This record gives sequence, C-alpha cells and structure tokens, in this order.
Amino acid sequence: MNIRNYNAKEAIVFRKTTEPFGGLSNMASGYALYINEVIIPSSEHLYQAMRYPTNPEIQFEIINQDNAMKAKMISNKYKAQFSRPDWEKIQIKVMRWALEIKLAQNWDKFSTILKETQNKSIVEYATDNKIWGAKPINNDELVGVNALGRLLMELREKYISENNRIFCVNPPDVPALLLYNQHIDIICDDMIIDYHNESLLEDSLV
Ligand SMILES: Nc1nc(O)c(N)c(N[C@@H]2O[C@H](COP(=O)(O)O)[C@@H](O)[C@H]2O)n1
Repeated sequence: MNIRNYNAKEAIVFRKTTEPFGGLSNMASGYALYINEVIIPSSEHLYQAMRYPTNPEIQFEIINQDNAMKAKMISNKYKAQFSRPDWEKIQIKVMRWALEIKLAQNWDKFSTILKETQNKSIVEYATDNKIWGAKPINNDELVGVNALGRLLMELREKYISENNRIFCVNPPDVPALLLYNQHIDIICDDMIIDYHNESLLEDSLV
C-alpha cells in the first residue's frame, strides 16, 4: 500500500479509545467477537492471535488479556521467534476480516460510528507505526500508509453507504487460519440470523 497525505482538519482522526471516534480503534473495548465458540475481547486480540496459528498456547495468552494493548504487547513478546513467516504478506487480509467480524457482531454500535464519519477520510493517528496509521508533519497534515483508516473507509463504502447489513463473514484467503488448532470457516451470527428470520416471519404474518 502506498503512502498518502491527509488534511488533519478535514479528516476523522482517532488516537485514543476514549475520544468520540475511539470505537474505530482496534484497541476499543466493548466490541467483543465470537469465533468457533471462543469469546475474543476485541479485533486487536483476534488480529494478534492470528499471527500464531501453530501456537495455540500463545493464542490463549493473547486472547485472555483483559485489554487490547496488553494483547498486542504479549504478541510483541513472541513475534520474533514464533510469528507465522508469511505474516507481512497476509496481515492486511487478516485485518480486513477482523474488522468485518467486528462490524457483523457489533452492528448497531460500530455501524453508527462508521456512519458518523460521513464521507470524510478516516485516519489512525500514529507516530511510531509503520503501516497502520499516519503521523503529523505539521498542524494541518498527516502522512502515512494509514492502512487501518483505509480499511475502515472500505468497510464504510461496502456496508454502510450501501446500507448492506453484514450477517456472515467469509474467511480471508490465507492458508492455515487456525484458532486453537481448529480451522476458521465462514462466520455467521446465529442470533442475528434468527432475529432477522423472526422479523421476516412476522412480516409474512401481517
Ligand atoms: N503502538 C500502537 N499504539 C497504539 O495506540 C495503536 N493504536 C497502535 N495501532 C494498532 O496496532 C495494531 C497493529 O499492530 P502490529 O504493529 O501490526 O502488531 C493495529 O490494530 C493498529 O491499528 N499501535
């Protein structure tokens, strides 16, 4: 992905999870995920766990951290030795997928925040991050790959602008997508589907 420039005054720039658009961050709490009967506290926990498909004990340690920043720190501790070797090639696909699951399983809250970004550029403020965010070069401008912001804009375009509620998420096209030694397949939120079916049934009874 190439480097881009963003006008800081016109973009939605998020940094801390406590800010109004903090829910856009993978570090935000309150956006739990559910995959293969495992509750995963945040998209960051999921993303980091996917680095270690053949090390379920590392995945367990990551997933059981009580906040996302700790999950990232645990992952940092292991990555030099145990990260899957193709991680840099697949990490964007894994992040796109993790964000889709975050949206599918937290539709009301996450779609509302995405809607509130209107059609503005979304930028993760980062001073140290190589690809996920963009850093300020003066008061008006941020520069960086901003991969997270761009994936969020992609998500907004695909599901929010098109008013296209997401119920099921296909796995990314990456080999060995494993959680605790189990393959991860398409993920559908049964409760959401049941609810949707009930509404359809009620509609047909009216
Ligand atoms: N170092 C750091 N501090 C923060 O406050 C952040 N929000 C981030 N960004 C997030 O880090 C995740 C990617 O981690 P890797 O560097 O690929 O291990 C991703 O969720 C970024 O949005 N980083």
